[in-house]
Amino acid sequence: MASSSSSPSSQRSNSHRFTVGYALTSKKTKSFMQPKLESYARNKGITFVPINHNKPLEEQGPFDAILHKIYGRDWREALEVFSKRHPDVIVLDPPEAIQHLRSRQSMLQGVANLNLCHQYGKVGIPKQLVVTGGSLSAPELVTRAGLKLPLVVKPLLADGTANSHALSIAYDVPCLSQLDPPFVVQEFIKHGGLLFKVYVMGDSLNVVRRPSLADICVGNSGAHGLIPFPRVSSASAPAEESYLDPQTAELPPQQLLDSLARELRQRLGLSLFNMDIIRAREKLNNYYVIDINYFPGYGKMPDYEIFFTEFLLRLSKKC
Ligand SMILES: Nc1ncnc2c1ncn2[C@@H]1O[C@H](COP(=O)(O)OP(=O)(O)OP(=O)(O)O)[C@@H](O)[C@H]1O
Ligand SMILES: O=P(O)(O)O[C@H]1[C@H](OP(=O)(O)O)[C@@H](OP(=O)(O)O)[C@@H](O)[C@@H](O)[C@@H]1OP(=O)(O)O
Ligand SMILES: [Mg+2]
Ligand SMILES: [Mg+2]
Repeated sequence: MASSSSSPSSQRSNSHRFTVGYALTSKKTKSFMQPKLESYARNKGITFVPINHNKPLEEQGPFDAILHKIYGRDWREALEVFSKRHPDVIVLDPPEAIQHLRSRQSMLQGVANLNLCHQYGKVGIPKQLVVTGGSLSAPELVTRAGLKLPLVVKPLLADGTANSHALSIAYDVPCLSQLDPPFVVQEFIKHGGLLFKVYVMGDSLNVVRRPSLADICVGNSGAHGLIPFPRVSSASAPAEESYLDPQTAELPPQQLLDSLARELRQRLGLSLFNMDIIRAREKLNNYYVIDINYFPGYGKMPDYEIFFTEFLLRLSKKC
């Protein structure tokens, strides 16, 4: 790897080791940088080194790759400047690519454009619109677009804050005027209360089942207005322990997921992300991507230390 200046960060690290600097939130450091990852990777010649994001990157290193998930403009700009000076250092992933996932509108655009229709199934996104607070109110916009109730309401920004995960179900249209824009309004897809988390690490894929929102029918439940709901799909409640509907619980066909992940990696310019996918109960051939997350909770994935180390080894061989 060529170096473009003589500062520590640009000197090539020891030729037979691959050094990965990491700049992660403390929550992410705890869940991801587990001793089993560090020791497995070390045995394969990979060293992880923490980056202090309050100090100039140029004074740290040298690095072969930088792994990061920190929100904020200062960090993004520092990394962009660093990357221009040191194009040989692999950045996982480039800040401008991650930006696509910060808006719940742009994050799903690649899936919508792809319009994947395979012999194994179709992949799309739920019908949705963005309310930005312009001259038309949310109820007017939803009525004009003909979105069907119930609706899932999500903050537009997916920036890792608690608020970005504060979602609600709208059982009627007028209640939408209570919310502060910007937000996304999405049709609720009945999917048997189960979703698939597809973890992507470069060209490897891992799929797990997670519990999801139970199927909702407007009218039958007696619910009305806006009802917030908690993070139902977190790993603390594995789907395996709850009742699984055999039709919607079957894992999506591997070929379909492979095509989808390969295309999205290219279109998004990302290597590290996961997708939440649901299968429509009323049209079993139809799969919907409802969420894409940058650098998700890999630490919860069985054998993640092996998959991640292999991913880094493949990268190191490409250098
Ligand atoms: N269109 C939809 N139809 C049915 N259920 C949905 C829909 N959108 C979201 N859900 C349910 O709401 C949950 C949270 O939605 P989403 O994944 O978009 O939020 P998030 O806060 O970004 O989640 P994460 O914690 O994965 O980042 C999903 O896991 C799923 O159970
Ligand atoms: O904290 P967890 O391990 O659950 O990981 C979650 C991760 O939080 P973290 O990045 O702070 O770790 C979330 O990131 P932000 O949207 O909040 O940025 C998002 O990617 C979730 O989808 C992940 O859950 P998973 O999809 O893997 O179940
Ligand atoms: Mg999600
Ligand atoms: Mg998300």
